Amino acid sequence: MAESLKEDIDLSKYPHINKGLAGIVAFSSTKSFIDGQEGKLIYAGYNIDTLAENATFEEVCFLLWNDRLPNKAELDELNNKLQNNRDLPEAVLNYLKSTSSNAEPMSVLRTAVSMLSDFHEVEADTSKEFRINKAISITSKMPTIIAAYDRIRNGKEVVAPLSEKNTAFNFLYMLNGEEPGEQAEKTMDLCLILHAEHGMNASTFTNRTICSTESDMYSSITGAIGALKGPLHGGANQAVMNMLLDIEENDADPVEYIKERLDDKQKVMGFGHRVYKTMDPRARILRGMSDQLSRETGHEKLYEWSEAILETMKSEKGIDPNVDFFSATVYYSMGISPDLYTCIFAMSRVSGWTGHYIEQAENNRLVRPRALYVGEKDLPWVPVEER
Ligand SMILES: CC(=O)SCCNC(=O)CCNC(=O)[C@H](O)C(C)(C)COP(=O)(O)OP(=O)(O)OC[C@H]1O[C@@H](n2cnc3c(N)ncnc32)[C@H](O)[C@@H]1OP(=O)(O)O
Ligand SMILES: O=C([O-])CC(=O)C(=O)O
Repeated sequence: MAESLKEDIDLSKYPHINKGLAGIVAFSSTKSFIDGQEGKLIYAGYNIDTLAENATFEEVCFLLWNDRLPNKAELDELNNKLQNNRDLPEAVLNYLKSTSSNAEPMSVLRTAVSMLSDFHEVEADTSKEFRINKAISITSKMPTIIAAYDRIRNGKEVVAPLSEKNTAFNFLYMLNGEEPGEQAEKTMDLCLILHAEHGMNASTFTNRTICSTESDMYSSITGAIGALKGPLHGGANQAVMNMLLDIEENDADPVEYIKERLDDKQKVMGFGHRVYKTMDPRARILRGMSDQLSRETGHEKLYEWSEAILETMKSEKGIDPNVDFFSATVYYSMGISPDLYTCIFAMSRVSGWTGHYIEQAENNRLVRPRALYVGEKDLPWVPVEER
């Protein structure tokens, strides 16, 4: 018998369970490195600060799919492919038109991405090129889905994607129906870079688990979108904005508001992290962006409250903000509806998810952990009339 088939654990002697898989290393990966003590994040060798200062989102996509930066010809080719894969199948557009205007955009995105699989070749080809082309196709179409749904629910004409310009420009153009200015494009591009990849977070783990059954990339991304939607993960950015708007609406004092929440044993969204024990380096960058944009758009009050909340969380709980805290006010300053924030996160993270999918598929083993059974055993059967 093969060694791998013999290995098992004696669950009766198992000393503890790792609730939430905390501290468990399940995969090796070249995609990113996080130093939670120092607050450092690296994508495939490059520090997040270096990428934020120099890269485009498209270069980051190439990096996450190939573990190296592209040369000029390779970047041109990738841009070309991304630009020419943005159109949605008619059936997906019809779905977006048929869905309720009260639907959650993340749910709509999840369903639409799942539908895309009906219009792509089956998984016969296991080459890296085939998988990267599929990743390009999904990455190109997600912004179109999000912008089209937002316009449809607001009773506006859908704006067809451009077959030129980068992802950030095209997304804002489709969303608003007009070309974005240079600053808006740069801000969106930077947000896409900052959200692209983050190790074995819950949605990436979900994506790799689905991939490990040899299921297709659409299934993996659909599952990952579902995992990202939750407020303990990507959904926190929307929750942060709702909290700030709640403070505004109720004319509340932000410090008292937070203290009351903590007294109530409630979590404050946008704070805390499984890995970072200091400020998330992405939050550091987004904090500066939030400061600048809030001032420029007359929302400085929201930024000042964010700072007051940050200080309160630090002094009361010793907990720092994560990526979702300041991204909320950045998107708000850009005039984007709060319920699209997590969709924008997904539109970026799809690059990391697909990078991990390819990595998992190339060195696969079924993900199948164990659970410690704590229920009863060998109960006698009682007929239904006697229960
Ligand atoms: C992109 C992302 O996914 S980033 C994370 C986005 N999520 C959020 O912002 C939601 C708010 N934060 C949280 O719920 C958590 O910090 C998580 C889910 C991110 C991490 O969870 P875990 O690693 O399981 O930490 P856990 O929830 O056990 O927290 C440890 C302690 O800090 C407290 N804590 C952690 N985060 C917060 C918070 N945001 N507000 C208040 N208290 C908090 C917990 O109550 C717990 O306290 P206790 O030991 O007294 O019970
Ligand atoms: O790493 C995590 O658990 C969550 C996170 O910050 C991310 O996915 O960007």
